[in-house]
Amino acid sequence: MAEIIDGKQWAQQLNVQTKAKVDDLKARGISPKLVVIIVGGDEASQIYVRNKHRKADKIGILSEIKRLPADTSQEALLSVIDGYNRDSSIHAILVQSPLPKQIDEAAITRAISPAKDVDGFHPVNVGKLYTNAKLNFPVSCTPKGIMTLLRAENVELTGANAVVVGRSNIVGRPMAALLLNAGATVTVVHTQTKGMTDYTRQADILVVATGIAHLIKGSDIKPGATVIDVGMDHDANGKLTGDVDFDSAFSVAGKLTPVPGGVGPMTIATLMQQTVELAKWSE
Ligand SMILES: Nc1nc2c(c(=O)[nH]1)N[C@@H](CN(C=O)c1ccc(C(=O)N[C@@H](CCC(=O)O)C(=O)O)cc1)CN2
Ligand SMILES: [Mg+2]
Repeated sequence: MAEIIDGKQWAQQLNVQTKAKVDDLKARGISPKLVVIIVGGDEASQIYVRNKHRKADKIGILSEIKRLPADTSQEALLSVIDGYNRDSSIHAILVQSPLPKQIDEAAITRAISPAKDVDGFHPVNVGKLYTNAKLNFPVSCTPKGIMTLLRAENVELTGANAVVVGRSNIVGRPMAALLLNAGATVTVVHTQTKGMTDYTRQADILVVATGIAHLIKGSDIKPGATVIDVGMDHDANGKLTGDVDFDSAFSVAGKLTPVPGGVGPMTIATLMQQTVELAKWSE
């Protein structure tokens, strides 16, 4: 039976460390500040943004939510970002995803100053990640938080067979780079992969980020593997569930993250951690 990785508890621990860093910076006259921009936004996005704001407040990070109407033009959003890029009191800028159809997400990503890109999505930061640069730079919060979880749980990374299911810019691609940089042998599988489960069954570390509820079953998992479920799906009853079929995975995996209470809390805690890092690096 798998050991459940308690993301909530590890996130709480990270938040305590982040709060101490905030107190240090404040004592030196720096108040870390995050701005979250939301354009229109579904109910879920509104909740995530509110949660980020509350968590920042608790840790002592200044945070501002900029709410823009759903019909905001790309030019208007670019102009708002430009204002925050120039404002030296702001250290971290995040544009909540998804954005309305009239806005090109990639153009928005490129408009945020790489030094304030708390999501780590800017091509300059992605380039640093993929070249394993020995520099300070932000990394996408969900995969960075997963690395924190793996290390906290003492999961062996060097030489491990890691399989990432999904190739998104937010999770799959940066996750693969982080695992590779840590010394794992990394395979990325996706919707066009032939015989996907031939790969997943070889994985010592399996990270699943597809948005397809219960795609991965216990029979797709190597006995004893560490399984990280990034899914935030809804079952037939509308209940939040993961990309991994928890019940069948539980009897095969060595370690397993639940949904909710696994990766999600670590994403928010990592966002806080990285806001403080950006403030520190800006000194
Ligand atoms: N600009 C960004 N947009 C989005 C990101 C992102 O990293 N940057 N990620 C997701 C949404 N997201 C953060 O923005 C996020 C969603 C959910 C959670 C979370 O804590 N989930 C809880 C469960 C919550 C519930 O009950 O509904 C959990 O897993 O325990 C954290 C972050 C898309 N957009
Ligand atoms: Mg979770």
